[in-house]
Amino acid sequence: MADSLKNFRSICKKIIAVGRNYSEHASELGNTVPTKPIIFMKPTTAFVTEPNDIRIPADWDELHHEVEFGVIIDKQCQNVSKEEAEASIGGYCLALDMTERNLQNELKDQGLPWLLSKGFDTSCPCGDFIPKEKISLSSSVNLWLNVNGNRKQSGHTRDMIFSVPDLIAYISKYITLEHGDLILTGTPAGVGPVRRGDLIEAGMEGEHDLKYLMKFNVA
Ligand SMILES: CC(=O)CC(=O)C(=O)O
Ligand SMILES: [Mg+2]
Repeated sequence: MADSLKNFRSICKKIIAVGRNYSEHASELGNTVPTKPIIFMKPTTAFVTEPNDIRIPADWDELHHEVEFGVIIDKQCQNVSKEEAEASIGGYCLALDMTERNLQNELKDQGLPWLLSKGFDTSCPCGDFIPKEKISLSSSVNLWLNVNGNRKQSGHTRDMIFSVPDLIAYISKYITLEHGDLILTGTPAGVGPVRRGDLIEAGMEGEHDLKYLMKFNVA
Protein backbone atom coordinates (compact mmCIF):
# COMPACT_ATOMS: atom_id res chain seq x y z
CA MET A 1 0.00 0.00 0.00
CA ALA A 2 1.32 3.41 -0.94
CA ASP A 3 1.66 5.54 2.21
CA SER A 4 0.38 8.58 0.37
CA LEU A 5 -3.10 7.03 0.28
CA LYS A 6 -3.53 7.79 4.00
CA ASN A 7 -4.05 11.35 2.79
CA PHE A 8 -6.00 10.35 -0.31
CA ARG A 9 -8.18 13.46 -0.09
CA SER A 10 -5.22 15.75 -0.69
CA ILE A 11 -4.06 13.86 -3.80
CA CYS A 12 -7.44 12.76 -5.17
CA LYS A 13 -8.03 14.11 -8.70
CA LYS A 14 -11.49 12.66 -9.26
CA ILE A 15 -14.46 11.63 -7.19
CA ILE A 16 -16.43 9.34 -9.48
CA ALA A 17 -19.85 8.36 -8.17
CA VAL A 18 -22.26 5.64 -9.20
CA GLY A 19 -26.04 6.12 -9.16
CA ARG A 20 -28.85 3.60 -8.61
CA ASN A 21 -26.55 0.71 -7.76
CA TYR A 22 -29.03 -0.83 -5.28
CA SER A 23 -32.41 -1.80 -6.75
CA GLU A 24 -34.38 -0.92 -3.58
CA HIS A 25 -32.97 2.61 -3.71
CA ALA A 26 -33.69 2.99 -7.44
CA SER A 27 -37.31 1.94 -6.72
CA GLU A 28 -37.80 4.23 -3.69
CA LEU A 29 -37.14 7.25 -5.94
CA GLY A 30 -39.27 5.86 -8.77
CA ASN A 31 -36.25 5.23 -11.00
CA THR A 32 -35.70 2.22 -13.24
CA VAL A 33 -32.98 -0.29 -12.34
CA PRO A 34 -30.01 0.39 -14.65
CA THR A 35 -28.62 -2.16 -17.09
CA LYS A 36 -25.20 -0.48 -17.06
CA PRO A 37 -23.60 1.71 -14.37
CA ILE A 38 -24.73 5.35 -14.14
CA ILE A 39 -21.66 7.51 -13.54
CA PHE A 40 -21.27 11.11 -12.42
CA MET A 41 -18.59 13.21 -10.73
CA LYS A 42 -18.11 15.48 -7.76
CA PRO A 43 -15.28 18.04 -7.56
CA THR A 44 -12.65 17.38 -4.88
CA THR A 45 -13.72 20.62 -3.15
CA ALA A 46 -16.75 18.55 -2.07
CA PHE A 47 -14.63 16.74 0.57
CA VAL A 48 -15.29 17.50 4.22
CA THR A 49 -13.83 15.64 7.18
CA GLU A 50 -14.67 15.41 10.89
CA PRO A 51 -15.05 17.58 12.95
CA ASN A 52 -16.19 20.01 10.25
CA ASP A 53 -19.85 20.52 9.36
CA ILE A 54 -21.88 19.68 6.28
CA ARG A 55 -23.02 23.13 5.15
CA ILE A 56 -26.39 23.50 3.41
CA PRO A 57 -26.32 26.39 0.92
CA ALA A 58 -28.69 29.16 2.10
CA ASP A 59 -31.37 28.75 -0.58
CA TRP A 60 -31.70 24.96 -0.33
CA ASP A 61 -34.13 23.00 1.82
CA GLU A 62 -34.21 19.36 0.65
CA LEU A 63 -30.72 18.02 1.31
CA HIS A 64 -30.69 14.21 1.42
CA HIS A 65 -28.20 11.85 3.04
CA GLU A 66 -26.80 8.90 1.04
CA VAL A 67 -24.34 6.61 2.82
CA GLU A 68 -21.89 4.92 0.46
CA PHE A 69 -18.94 2.52 0.32
CA GLY A 70 -15.90 4.31 -1.08
CA VAL A 71 -13.13 2.64 -3.08
CA ILE A 72 -9.73 4.35 -3.33
CA ILE A 73 -7.50 3.69 -6.31
CA ASP A 74 -3.80 2.97 -5.83
CA LYS A 75 -2.47 1.92 -9.24
CA GLN A 76 -3.36 3.93 -12.33
CA CYS A 77 -5.51 1.82 -14.62
CA GLN A 78 -7.06 2.00 -18.05
CA ASN A 79 -9.41 -0.53 -19.57
CA VAL A 80 -8.80 -3.26 -16.98
CA SER A 81 -10.84 -6.44 -16.88
CA LYS A 82 -13.00 -7.41 -13.88
CA GLU A 83 -10.35 -9.95 -12.96
CA GLU A 84 -7.56 -7.33 -13.01
CA ALA A 85 -9.60 -4.62 -11.25
CA GLU A 86 -8.85 -5.60 -7.65
CA ALA A 87 -5.10 -5.04 -8.18
CA SER A 88 -5.73 -1.34 -8.79
CA ILE A 89 -7.43 -0.81 -5.40
CA GLY A 90 -5.46 0.74 -2.54
CA GLY A 91 -8.18 0.87 0.11
CA TYR A 92 -11.64 1.95 1.13
CA CYS A 93 -13.52 4.58 3.10
CA LEU A 94 -16.96 5.40 4.39
CA ALA A 95 -18.50 8.37 2.60
CA LEU A 96 -21.72 10.30 2.10
CA ASP A 97 -23.08 11.53 -1.21
CA MET A 98 -25.09 14.54 0.03
CA THR A 99 -27.70 15.48 -2.54
CA GLU A 100 -30.12 18.41 -2.93
CA ARG A 101 -33.05 16.28 -4.09
CA ASN A 102 -35.37 19.04 -5.34
CA LEU A 103 -32.65 20.51 -7.52
CA GLN A 104 -31.58 17.05 -8.73
CA ASN A 105 -35.18 16.25 -9.73
CA GLU A 106 -35.56 19.61 -11.50
CA LEU A 107 -32.32 19.05 -13.43
CA LYS A 108 -33.22 15.43 -14.19
CA ASP A 109 -36.63 16.45 -15.56
CA GLN A 110 -34.93 18.87 -17.92
CA GLY A 111 -32.29 16.31 -18.95
CA LEU A 112 -29.57 18.53 -17.44
CA PRO A 113 -26.46 17.45 -15.46
CA TRP A 114 -26.83 16.77 -11.70
CA LEU A 115 -23.50 18.41 -10.85
CA LEU A 116 -24.66 21.27 -8.65
CA SER A 117 -27.12 19.14 -6.66
CA LYS A 118 -24.36 16.67 -5.76
CA GLY A 119 -21.11 18.62 -6.13
CA PHE A 120 -21.49 21.65 -3.84
CA ASP A 121 -18.86 22.31 -1.13
CA THR A 122 -19.15 19.70 1.71
CA SER A 123 -21.26 17.32 -0.41
CA CYS A 124 -18.72 14.51 0.12
CA PRO A 125 -18.21 13.93 3.86
CA CYS A 126 -15.59 11.26 4.09
CA GLY A 127 -13.91 9.06 6.68
CA ASP A 128 -10.35 7.85 7.16
CA PHE A 129 -8.47 5.64 4.75
CA ILE A 130 -9.03 1.91 5.37
CA PRO A 131 -6.22 -0.24 3.90
CA LYS A 132 -7.23 -2.77 1.25
CA GLU A 133 -6.15 -5.71 3.46
CA LYS A 134 -8.91 -4.90 5.99
CA ILE A 135 -11.80 -5.71 3.63
CA SER A 136 -12.14 -8.71 1.37
CA LEU A 137 -14.19 -7.98 -1.72
CA SER A 138 -15.71 -11.45 -1.47
CA SER A 139 -17.28 -10.48 1.88
CA SER A 140 -20.19 -8.09 2.45
CA VAL A 141 -19.98 -4.84 4.38
CA ASN A 142 -23.00 -3.45 6.24
CA LEU A 143 -23.47 0.29 5.75
CA TRP A 144 -25.82 2.26 7.99
CA LEU A 145 -26.78 5.83 8.74
CA ASN A 146 -28.65 7.48 11.62
CA VAL A 147 -30.12 10.98 11.79
CA ASN A 148 -30.43 12.28 15.38
CA GLY A 149 -30.09 8.71 16.68
CA ASN A 150 -32.76 7.21 14.38
CA ARG A 151 -31.76 4.55 11.87
CA LYS A 152 -32.55 5.73 8.31
CA GLN A 153 -30.38 3.56 6.06
CA SER A 154 -28.99 0.07 6.33
CA GLY A 155 -27.72 -2.05 3.47
CA HIS A 156 -25.12 -4.59 2.43
CA THR A 157 -22.55 -4.20 -0.30
CA ARG A 158 -23.46 -7.71 -1.54
CA ASP A 159 -26.71 -6.15 -2.82
CA MET A 160 -24.97 -3.82 -5.25
CA ILE A 161 -26.19 -4.35 -8.81
CA PHE A 162 -22.65 -3.78 -10.15
CA SER A 163 -19.84 -5.08 -7.94
CA VAL A 164 -16.67 -3.11 -7.20
CA PRO A 165 -14.68 -5.02 -9.92
CA ASP A 166 -17.58 -4.48 -12.38
CA LEU A 167 -17.46 -0.74 -11.67
CA ILE A 168 -13.68 -0.39 -12.00
CA ALA A 169 -13.70 -2.36 -15.26
CA TYR A 170 -16.59 -0.28 -16.64
CA ILE A 171 -15.26 3.15 -15.61
CA SER A 172 -11.67 2.45 -16.66
CA LYS A 173 -12.85 1.62 -20.19
CA TYR A 174 -13.60 5.32 -20.64
CA ILE A 175 -11.79 7.25 -17.86
CA THR A 176 -8.24 6.58 -16.62
CA LEU A 177 -8.36 5.91 -12.88
CA GLU A 178 -5.44 7.47 -11.05
CA HIS A 179 -3.66 7.10 -7.70
CA GLY A 180 -5.89 8.65 -5.01
CA ASP A 181 -9.12 8.71 -7.03
CA LEU A 182 -12.28 7.85 -5.08
CA ILE A 183 -15.22 5.84 -6.40
CA LEU A 184 -18.51 6.16 -4.50
CA THR A 185 -20.38 2.95 -5.21
CA GLY A 186 -24.01 4.06 -4.73
CA THR A 187 -26.38 4.20 -1.80
CA PRO A 188 -28.75 1.60 -0.33
CA ALA A 189 -32.44 2.44 0.33
CA GLY A 190 -33.66 4.84 3.00
CA VAL A 191 -32.38 8.19 1.73
CA GLY A 192 -34.14 11.21 3.20
CA PRO A 193 -33.84 14.83 4.26
CA VAL A 194 -31.61 16.43 6.88
CA ARG A 195 -32.09 19.88 8.41
CA ARG A 196 -29.71 22.43 9.91
CA GLY A 197 -28.87 21.31 13.46
CA ASP A 198 -29.22 17.57 12.68
CA LEU A 199 -26.53 15.06 13.62
CA ILE A 200 -25.64 12.41 11.02
CA GLU A 201 -23.85 9.27 12.26
CA ALA A 202 -22.75 6.64 9.77
CA GLY A 203 -21.02 3.32 10.12
CA MET A 204 -19.61 0.39 8.28
CA GLU A 205 -19.20 -3.11 9.73
CA GLY A 206 -17.83 -6.31 8.31
CA GLU A 207 -15.74 -9.43 8.71
CA HIS A 208 -12.79 -9.58 11.12
CA ASP A 209 -14.27 -6.95 13.48
CA LEU A 210 -14.23 -4.25 10.84
CA LYS A 211 -16.02 -1.33 12.45
CA TYR A 212 -15.84 2.24 11.34
CA LEU A 213 -17.91 5.21 12.51
CA MET A 214 -18.10 8.87 11.59
CA LYS A 215 -20.35 11.77 12.51
CA PHE A 216 -21.15 15.15 11.05
CA ASN A 217 -23.33 18.04 12.13
CA VAL A 218 -25.46 19.73 9.52
CA ALA A 219 -25.17 23.53 9.50
C1 LIG B 1 -30.65 9.01 -7.55
C2 LIG B 1 -29.30 9.29 -7.06
O1 LIG B 1 -29.11 10.30 -6.40
C3 LIG B 1 -28.23 8.38 -7.44
C4 LIG B 1 -27.20 8.15 -6.42
O2 LIG B 1 -26.39 8.99 -6.12
C5 LIG B 1 -27.15 6.84 -5.76
O3 LIG B 1 -26.31 6.67 -4.87
O4 LIG B 1 -27.93 5.96 -6.10
MG1 LIG C 1 -25.23 8.46 -4.34
